[in-house]
Amino acid sequence: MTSPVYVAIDTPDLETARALAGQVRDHVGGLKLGLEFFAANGPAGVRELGALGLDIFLDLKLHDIPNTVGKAVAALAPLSPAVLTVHAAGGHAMLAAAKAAAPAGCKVVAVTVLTSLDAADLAAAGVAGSPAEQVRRLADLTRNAGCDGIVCSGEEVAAVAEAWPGGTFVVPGLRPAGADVGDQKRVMTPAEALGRGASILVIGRPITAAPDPAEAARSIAASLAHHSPLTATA
Ligand SMILES: O=c1ccn([C@@H]2O[C@H](COP(=O)(O)O)[C@@H](O)[C@H]2O)c(=O)[nH]1
Repeated sequence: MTSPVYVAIDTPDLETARALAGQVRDHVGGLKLGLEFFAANGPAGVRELGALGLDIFLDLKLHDIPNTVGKAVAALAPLSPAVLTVHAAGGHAMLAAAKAAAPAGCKVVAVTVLTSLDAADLAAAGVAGSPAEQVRRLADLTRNAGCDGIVCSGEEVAAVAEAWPGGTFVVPGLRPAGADVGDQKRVMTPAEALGRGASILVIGRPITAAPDPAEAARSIAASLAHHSPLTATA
């Protein structure tokens, strides 16, 4: 079975990225390339890492008017990403434009509430309700626009997965027990998130900043063995 773990290769340096990917490739299902990597290396860098043969998750979190996002997705299509992110807050038309422009086989998933935010951050931004309520609202919007799934924290994934059979649920903000949470606020262990219904587990620093990234990735993979969605209790 393919691993649900996508390692977040968050570095601007192509050689570092290539080395990290090579170290962990036997223990993960794909590589997540985000703004830091893409800003420094662009499409050529994505192609270089794509040549390693792992699925590419392009986490560019597109958020603009529908015409601009649709054209940006079309421009990214030749990179054949397996997963591409947009922001759900861009609205129905923007989400629909992104999905319409995506290549066949590419899942378009929408970021709901960033895992670095908590209830106080939402209130400060003028968003009424809890993160869970906002995630549910944006998940409904995303589903109605025809996209494939959402990005949320482990705290919300069970409720959203129950309401959206067949959806793709990407969960970042994952930390093995006792690990430094850094700038993340809504965190959970990878095994618990998987048990609650996550489809894709995004894990960065717990692997990439570990003294031995391969061993960190192997250990996380082992922690998931008894926590598949079929065997775990929510
Ligand atoms: O809500 C979100 C959406 C995306 N991310 C991305 O996931 C990784 C997490 O990295 P860690 O080092 O494991 O914290 C990172 O690339 C973020 O851009 C997220 O954290 N939360």
